[in-house]
Amino acid sequence: MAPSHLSVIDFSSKTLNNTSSSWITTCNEVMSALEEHGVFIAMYDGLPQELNDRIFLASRDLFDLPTEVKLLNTSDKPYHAYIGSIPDSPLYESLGIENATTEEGVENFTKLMWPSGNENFCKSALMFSKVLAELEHIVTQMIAKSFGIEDQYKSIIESTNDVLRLQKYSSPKKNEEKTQGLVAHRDKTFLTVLHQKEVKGLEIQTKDGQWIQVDPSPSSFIVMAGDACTAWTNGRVEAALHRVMMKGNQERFSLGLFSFVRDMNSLPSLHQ
Ligand SMILES: O=C(O)CCC(=O)C(=O)O
Ligand SMILES: [Fe+2]
Repeated sequence: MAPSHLSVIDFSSKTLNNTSSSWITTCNEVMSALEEHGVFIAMYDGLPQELNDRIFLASRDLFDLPTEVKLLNTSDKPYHAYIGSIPDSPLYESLGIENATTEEGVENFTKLMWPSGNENFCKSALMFSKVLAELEHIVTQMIAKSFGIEDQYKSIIESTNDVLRLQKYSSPKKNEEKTQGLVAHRDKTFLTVLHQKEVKGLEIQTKDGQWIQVDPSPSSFIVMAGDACTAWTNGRVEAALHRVMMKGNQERFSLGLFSFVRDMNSLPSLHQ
């Protein structure tokens, strides 16, 4: 039976040198965690506390905008734009910033939401996306190494588009039992890197059917494989089934970098 806990993997700067033996050890840990659960918790010291605080304050400002402004966040691709008032997850609301690791991507979004500008939001969102992308790229490099194609990991990154999603869950009514914040699903991404602030809610299903709650902390990030990773690895890495359950009278904010594959044919092929 699968162990009913998620792997916690150290990504502090000391493991980031890809010639060190700890890098190889981390590579193996990443691959076995992804094969076991499709997800792991990365302990990563790349996000300064000040930026952590700033990005969550900035996302509060964003959700405080009138709905008609948030509805301007549109896209022709699913999961890239504003989502709100969905019948099976009424507490959930989210917006998406395409090309979130580029100045242009974040500036375009900021101008749409605040035509007279919001430098604090713009800077925080860009810096935050870059931190998450750095972690995502290290994990991608490790996956590529495990498949013997480390020299091609950049072409995986170039085949994806990073969308920063900002997510808010309103508090359920007081004294209620756990209420669904977001319906159980697998992401369509190659990888998703999530970061939650203080309020718990994210749950991941293990292969033995148990739901495990993931506790938030400023230095922990949830790295999840999505459907595109399952397709690319021919099922070797299964995307993690996850959901959000809310309890109590606190609202919840979470942020995620979602790497969507532009064209599956542009990913390097695996000869397993
Ligand atoms: O809010 C979270 O922690 C998870 C969000 C999520 O799973 C999603 O937007 O796909
Ligand atoms: Fe998700």
